[in-house]
Order: sequence, then structure tokens, then C-alpha cells
Amino acid sequence: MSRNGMDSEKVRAALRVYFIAGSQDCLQNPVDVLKQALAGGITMFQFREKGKAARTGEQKLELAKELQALCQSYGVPFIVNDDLELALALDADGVHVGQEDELASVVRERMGPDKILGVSAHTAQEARQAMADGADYIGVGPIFPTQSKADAKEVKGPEGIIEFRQSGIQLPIVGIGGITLDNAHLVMQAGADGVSVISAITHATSIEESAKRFSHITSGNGIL
Ligand SMILES: Cc1ncc(COP(=O)(O)OP(=O)(O)O)c(N)n1
Ligand SMILES: Cc1ncsc1CCOP(=O)(O)O
Ligand SMILES: [Mg+2]
Repeated sequence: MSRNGMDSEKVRAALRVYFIAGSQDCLQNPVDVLKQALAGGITMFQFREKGKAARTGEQKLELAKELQALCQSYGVPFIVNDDLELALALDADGVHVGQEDELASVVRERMGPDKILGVSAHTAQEARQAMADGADYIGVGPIFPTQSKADAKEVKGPEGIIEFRQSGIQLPIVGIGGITLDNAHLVMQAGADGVSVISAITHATSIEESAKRFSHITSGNGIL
């Protein structure tokens, strides 16, 4: 057991197919989207209700509760993006913060040792700081160009993950940004423990099939 409660091997396993979504990403009811993604085998879910079309206040809270209950029924961790107060109110499984959000050290302090803390890191220095702050994993990206985040930083390519590993970062890493069924294997080969995906699942013709294929690719079985 690591000092942050969740065993790092369990974190690595949970990162394999890390689905992220909010209502702004979905072409159908987000509850139905998550149901299909769970049926397809996603291993972790991040509630990221963000942007102009996002729900706020009571509507955001109600949606979060519904999505959390679904995750619980599958035994899949439910992580909240950015909103520490919401995560605390729901007793969510964890929080993901970026460099412009609440300080990771504060999030760890307020959530306690047993919750999952994810931090976005763009440099090895940020990754080391995240570890010192009690992060369980780091999100590295955008690996490829993305349409899902307007203020995304410059594209890193899978090389970005290779560089992190070469500089000695051993924390669990999930790649994010523009990851599809065609390029996910490159992210895993670069040294990531998993892939974080929004549009390749939310916009898929079959959400369940897309999640299943990501699961297959990230389990080391190659491209279907
Ligand atoms: C798994 C994962 N990695 C990175 C991010 C991006 O976080 P951040 O940089 O704070 O940007 P927003 O998602 O808040 O717009 C993430 N959400 N998840
Ligand atoms: C939240 C986030 N952070 C970096 S890229 C990104 C969006 C990823 O979305 P997509 O999988 O649709 O490219
Ligand atoms: Mg953020």
C-alpha cells in the first residue's frame, strides 16, 4: 500500500481505459453514454462538466450523483474534475486537478489519504512536485491534437511520455488528448499505464464497442 492509500498497481489497472465526459461532450443523454461505456469495460470515469454548454448548480449535482451511482454499480472509480467541493460533497473516489486548479497538496489534505488524486503534468518538474504533493497518477498531454479542450497546451506526441520515463518518473501515467483506436497503442508503447479518452468514446458510432476495443488494445493484445 502506498502512503496515499491506493496501491499503485491498482491505480495502474484503473488507468487503463480512463473515460472522461460531461454533458457538453455527449451526442445523447450522458447517463446513457456512461452506461454503454461501462458495459464496454472502461476502468475509471472522470466527471468533467466544463465549458459553455456545461450544466451548473443543482443540475450539475444531480447529473454527478446519477453518474456516480452507475460507476458504483460497476465497481469503477468515479473521479471529479477540478471541483473539490463537489467531490467532497459526493464522497467521490477522487479528484483530478491541473496546474491552474486547486493546489494538489491542498486537495490531498482535504480529501484524506484514501482517495485517488490525479494531477496534470507537462514537465518532469511538475511530475515530481505532483508526487511530493501526494498524487497517485499524472495525466500527460495533449499527446495528439484535440477538439475537446479549447485551452489545451502544445501537442507532445508519445515522445512526451517517453521523456518522462527517461527522466526517471515512475508514477502511474495516463496519456490524454486526441487518443483514438488507431493511435492508443503508441501511447501504451511509450510507457503510459493507460489512455484517457473523451471524443473517441462519446462520438463513437457504438460507444460500447469503442470502449471494448480500447480495453483490448490497452490490455496488451494489440489493435483489433
Ligand atoms: C486524466 C487527465 N489528465 C489531464 C487532464 C487535464 O486537466 P487540466 O489541465 O486541469 O484541464 P481541464 O480538464 O480541467 O480542462 C484531465 N482532465 N484528466
Ligand atoms: C481534458 C484534456 N486535457 C488535455 S487534452 C484533453 C481533452 C481530451 O479529449 P479527446 O480525447 O476528445 O481529445
Ligand atoms: Mg482542471
